[in-house]
Amino acid sequence: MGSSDMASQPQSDSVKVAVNVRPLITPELVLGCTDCVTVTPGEPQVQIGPHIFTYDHVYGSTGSSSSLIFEQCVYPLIDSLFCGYNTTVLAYGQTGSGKTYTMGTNYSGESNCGGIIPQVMETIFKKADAMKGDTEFLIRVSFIEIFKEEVFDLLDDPGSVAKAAAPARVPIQIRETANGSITLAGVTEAEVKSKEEMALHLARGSLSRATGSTNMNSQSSRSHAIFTISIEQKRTSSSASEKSTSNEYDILSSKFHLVDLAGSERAKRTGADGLRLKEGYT
Ligand SMILES: Nc1ncnc2c1ncn2[C@@H]1O[C@H](COP(=O)(O)OP(=O)(O)OP(=O)(O)O)[C@@H](O)[C@H]1O
Repeated sequence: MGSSDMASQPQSDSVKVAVNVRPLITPELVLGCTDCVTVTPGEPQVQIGPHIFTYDHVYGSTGSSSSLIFEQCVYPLIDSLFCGYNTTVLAYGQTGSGKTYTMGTNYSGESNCGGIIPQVMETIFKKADAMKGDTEFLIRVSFIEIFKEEVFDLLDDPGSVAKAAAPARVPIQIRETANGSITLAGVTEAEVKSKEEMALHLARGSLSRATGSTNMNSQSSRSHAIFTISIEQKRTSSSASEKSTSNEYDILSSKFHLVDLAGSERAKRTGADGLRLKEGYT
């Protein structure tokens, strides 16, 4: 898992890499699998056979508790977001390693709210509520997937239509604007006023995501999914006089990208062939 805060912070702080070692799951225990990763006690380090790798953090197994991922890696990024910095958390790993579980991209309601995205949503609205005395917020979400090099809008799914009967999805065009920034033409940017509203979009988009089965994960995500929370903050008139004397902003805009990458797998192990294999290379 990687996180970045690309702003004016010291370079050494701008990208952090954490590993989350998931426990063996039932199908693996049934097959008699054993852990192949050991965590060096007291160090953010893992060992696989003769190879040793050191990261910023190691969670799970005998490392730090996975419940600390949000507090230690993600919470500080939300502080940066409210200060106007763009920030990204992305999960990378082979199929079945726990990216979707860790990010919470398979969100389906309150029963599985331990993932990073549900906790981000909760924290953003708590912070916005605490600041609303002197700041107006405009919060929007978009949810896209990149599937075989095409971008699709996960919030633009004809939800009530059965998948088989639904018309083929039309990919979104990637365009460059006159000032050189990259935009996704026509992507849904839904305005949300509460955590619950944002959660509905996450759950709806998660259902539309492309999944398929590999030997390593029966519900494997075959696409990269990017859930983006955009925040605009505007100081209200009551604080305008303070603003004029303190060099403050009129409108502060920032984005939080939460990325659940498709499995970076070795084809031989996953049993992916034909279509699944092609998906694995995108
Ligand atoms: N920390 C964890 N604790 C318990 N179970 C976990 C954990 N992480 C993942 N799992 C379980 O492992 C299985 C695979 O996880 P998940 O679908 O998140 O993998 P993935 O890396 O997203 O795979 P893919 O790239 O194929 O989509 C799921 O059944 C999930 O519930």
